[in-house]
Amino acid sequence: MAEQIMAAAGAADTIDTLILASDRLILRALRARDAEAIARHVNDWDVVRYTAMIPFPYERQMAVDFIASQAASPRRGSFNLAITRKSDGQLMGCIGFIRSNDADEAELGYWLGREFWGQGYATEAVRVLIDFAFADLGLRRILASAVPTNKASHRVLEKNGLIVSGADEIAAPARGHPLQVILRRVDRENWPPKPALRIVTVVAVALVDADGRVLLAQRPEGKSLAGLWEFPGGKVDPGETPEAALIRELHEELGIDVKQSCLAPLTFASHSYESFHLLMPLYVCRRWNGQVTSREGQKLAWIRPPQLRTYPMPPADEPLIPVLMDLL
Ligand SMILES: Nc1nc2c([nH]c(=O)n2[C@H]2C[C@H](O)[C@@H](COP(=O)(O)OP(=O)(O)OP(=O)(O)O)O2)c(=O)[nH]1
Repeated sequence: MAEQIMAAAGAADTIDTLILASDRLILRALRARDAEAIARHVNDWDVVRYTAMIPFPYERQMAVDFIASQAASPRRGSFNLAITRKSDGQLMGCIGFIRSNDADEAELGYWLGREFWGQGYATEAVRVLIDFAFADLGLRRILASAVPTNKASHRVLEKNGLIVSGADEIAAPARGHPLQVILRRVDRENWPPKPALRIVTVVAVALVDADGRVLLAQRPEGKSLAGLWEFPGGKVDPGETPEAALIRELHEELGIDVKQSCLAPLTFASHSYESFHLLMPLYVCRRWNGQVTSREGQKLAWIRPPQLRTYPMPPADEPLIPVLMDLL
């Protein structure tokens, strides 16, 4: 989503002139006439049950007081903005910061009316407000907390890169008892959050011959990581077990037949490449049927363990080598 902050220069000084816009939302200052909509959305147990400070039942006068209590400048004190929908201007919820004494950090809080759940509005609003906090307010860290059962909120925070930093018990005057919460935070250095990498499962094997040599295959020209030496194997297809995938790959690539009982799990690689995260179990196999042959034109080499380090391998494989050498 290509959210774009469109705060005019200097707008961050006065809450009344602050307007933050994203693809579908406009975050703006609360006005006296928002009291009706706020009271209507908030007077809903499912909206307030996980919050510490919003009373229930919720009356119109509470909304009036809430609107009047906002800081005059987002640079000082705590404030909330209305989350409104660009297409029709409807107020859908509120989002804001509680500022502690530490001027460098703020605690994020938000709610969204029930009819607006499940459409990614909260995620979008959190993204815009944190962008503003880091870029314009000069904050260094945003904190947030949510009870463990508030899964929707954890997803929203997670998607915005707020990582779990601990747990705590917080005072919740509006609930009449303290709440156990999971704490989350994001630091300016880690903003904007990187999109989660897709996990690709690849299965590989160290084939060990009677002389204790290990088979490596060279990745051919035209493929990613071309020229590097790897353990034979390949991607696990959807619905396939790792063992079945390995048996299939060894047959296709090397013309050998392997029984599942001859595949011993050794270790695994977990490595982030640019566009995916590789999860690769490595098996050891000492028995197979047939002659190892290069069926796909790849160069093959039987390597004695001391020479393993002299063959350039993909970065994911580096931590596997000492484990394999220990075994051999
Ligand atoms: N078989 C195997 N793959 C490895 C090893 N180390 C490592 O990073 N890989 C990576 C390279 C590939 O991105 C992926 C294996 O994919 P693949 O061999 O089934 O398919 P491919 O070459 O067509 O993959 P690609 O062109 O899409 O990258 O795992 C290894 O030791 N053995």
